[in-house]
Amino acid sequence: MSSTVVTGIGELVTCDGTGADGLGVQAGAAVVVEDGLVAWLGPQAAAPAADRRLDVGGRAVLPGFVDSHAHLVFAGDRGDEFAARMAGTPYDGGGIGVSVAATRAATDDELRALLAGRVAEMRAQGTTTVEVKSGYGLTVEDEVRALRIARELTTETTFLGAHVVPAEYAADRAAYVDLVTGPMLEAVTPYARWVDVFCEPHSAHAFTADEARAVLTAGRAAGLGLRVHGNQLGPGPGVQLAVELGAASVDHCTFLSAADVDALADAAGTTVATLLPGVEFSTRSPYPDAAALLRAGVGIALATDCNPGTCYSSSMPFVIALAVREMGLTPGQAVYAATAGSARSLRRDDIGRLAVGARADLTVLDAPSHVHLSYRAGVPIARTLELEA
Ligand SMILES: N=CN[C@@H](CCC(=O)O)C(=O)O
Ligand SMILES: [Zn+2]
Repeated sequence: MSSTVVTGIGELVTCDGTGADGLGVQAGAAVVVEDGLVAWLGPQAAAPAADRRLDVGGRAVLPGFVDSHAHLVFAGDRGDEFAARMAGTPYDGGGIGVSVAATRAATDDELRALLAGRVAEMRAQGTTTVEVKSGYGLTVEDEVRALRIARELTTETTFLGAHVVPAEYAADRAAYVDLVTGPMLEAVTPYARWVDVFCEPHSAHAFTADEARAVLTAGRAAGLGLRVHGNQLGPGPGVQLAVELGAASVDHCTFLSAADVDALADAAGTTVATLLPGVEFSTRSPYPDAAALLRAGVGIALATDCNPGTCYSSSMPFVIALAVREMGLTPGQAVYAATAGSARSLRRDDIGRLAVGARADLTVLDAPSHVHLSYRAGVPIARTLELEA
């Protein structure tokens, strides 16, 4: 067993729920790490001895970002779709079929390399936990393959067979829902922790409330936790369905009614509203009012939604900066939502905060304060602190 004491921390952000914005900021603190866990934290002058010392030279240290919504197992490129969107073509989910075709055509090793590259890109920007969805296979074999490969890199794997109705089932949607809730679900269950569905009445490719309910209840019966893509392209039933079924998270929440906000506030502690401002950026959509959600008592998280269609960014610092500039959060609220909030959406308390016994997932900033994540937008100041000798 070897230990490291991290010293010279300009600002230690623990996200322990205390102090301004719940950030639990400590000045002059040190952290002792043993076997990947926080063994001690407190004033540097009182730090116990350790095998190694790592001085971070006055930089800010915070819990690693938790990216609780990402679609990273895909091949192909949709840059043209992005360019067309910037010229006025609205997003409707139809481009997902392009990624499905490219992903099906890729070999296991190609997909594995693409995934590894994207996870490494995230880690280099301070993300230490990432959730990875399937959803570009949409056959039993291709969905199993995506989740099997994702499981090699993360335990937070999500079955998204109900991403869109694939072209070959366009004339018989019910048959596809039967496949997703039957043989496909059974085959992917060993590799998935969560089930998700794109519940969206404003896309002909996505799923209705009744279809989504069938997918989620089947997933729950198979032992999976529930996540929902909801209220992305317009007002819709996703939020209410997520709350009704006790989902851990409903993601996007771009278009919320007052009743949706009330339902989310009542469900705080069970259902987190995961906001994905990179999607609003990349689809020219209005940003939801995150500050109003907090005032209403809604539990919120921030994530990238890194995917080839609506947001091909792997950057949690970018998301934090957008949440501050465009969604009304303070820099501290945004950091909390990107760490402790996202951990909550994954029902994890061993990540997203720094406390004795939690995972020692540390992110360090080339800056003295967490405020610089949004103040210095676009500058690569965040990175995972590698503690291995
Ligand atoms: N909206 C559904 N799924 C993704 C986009 C997937 C794609 O366009 O490839 C999202 O979260 O935005
Ligand atoms: Zn998504």
